Amino acid sequence: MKGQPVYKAVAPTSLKVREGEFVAIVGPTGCGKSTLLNATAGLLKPAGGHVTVFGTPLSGLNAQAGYLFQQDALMPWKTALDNVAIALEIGGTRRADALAQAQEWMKKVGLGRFGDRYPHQLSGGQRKRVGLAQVLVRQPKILLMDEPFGPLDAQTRQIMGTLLLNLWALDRKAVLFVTHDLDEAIALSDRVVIMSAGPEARIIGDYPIDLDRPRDAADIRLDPRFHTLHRQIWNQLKAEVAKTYGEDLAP
Ligand SMILES: Nc1ncnc2c1ncn2[C@@H]1O[C@H](COP(=O)(O)OP(=O)(O)OP(=O)(O)O)[C@@H](O)[C@H]1O
Repeated sequence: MKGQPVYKAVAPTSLKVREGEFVAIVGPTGCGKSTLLNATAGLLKPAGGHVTVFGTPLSGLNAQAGYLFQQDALMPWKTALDNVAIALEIGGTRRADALAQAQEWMKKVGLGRFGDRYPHQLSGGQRKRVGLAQVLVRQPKILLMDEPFGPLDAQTRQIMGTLLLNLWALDRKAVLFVTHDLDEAIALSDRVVIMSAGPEARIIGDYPIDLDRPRDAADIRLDPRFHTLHRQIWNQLKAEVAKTYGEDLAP
């Protein structure tokens, strides 16, 4: 609107995710994590700068990417199996093929016997599994995830984290995973990227996570190296979190 100052969520910044790499973005609330992810998905056109996907500048939606949001995106009037199959059918796959592939993915997410259930007959964790199958059935080369396990309880989040890691290990897509849970970021990723408090947020930290794989997203948190990494990254992150809440959390 005329006269209103322009709000710049993200300042000029640069982030490169390599093929097969699992990168988590962590930062205080409102810093611009989703903004960065939405620009990568092609859902948001950046006011400046650009997104390059496998060397090609992105215009329009990122067709190489599958996107998993915090909110359920399941259609309540369709069964779990149909919710997965529809992701292929809208791309032109014949229904019989789509159903067969959907059933394979339902098995991979541990819901092989739940295909005929409707979303309201599934738990939050089961609905997330269906959502994951719905995204992965299209075999995207890139996975963009925005607080995907946010609404789940702590144990289910960790179980979903391990499931995600196991599925990711099958073909190692490039993953960009937004979370404000530093434990989750370290448990899952190859790299944790820290954003500063907004406005004009920037990437201020980039930490390689040298924990062994395969990992269990729960057990890895007991590893002494996990604690060392956590301390190191939290030292930087806590100052940004404190800025967001306008108080100094440092002792
Ligand atoms: N459409 C919009 N119009 C104006 N401001 C917006 C819009 N979308 C986001 N913002 C602002 O941009 C900033 C970054 O928002 P964004 O959702 O990217 O942050 P985030 O780090 O993902 O937050 P959270 O962790 O709370 O989900 C916020 O201050 C938000 O209020």
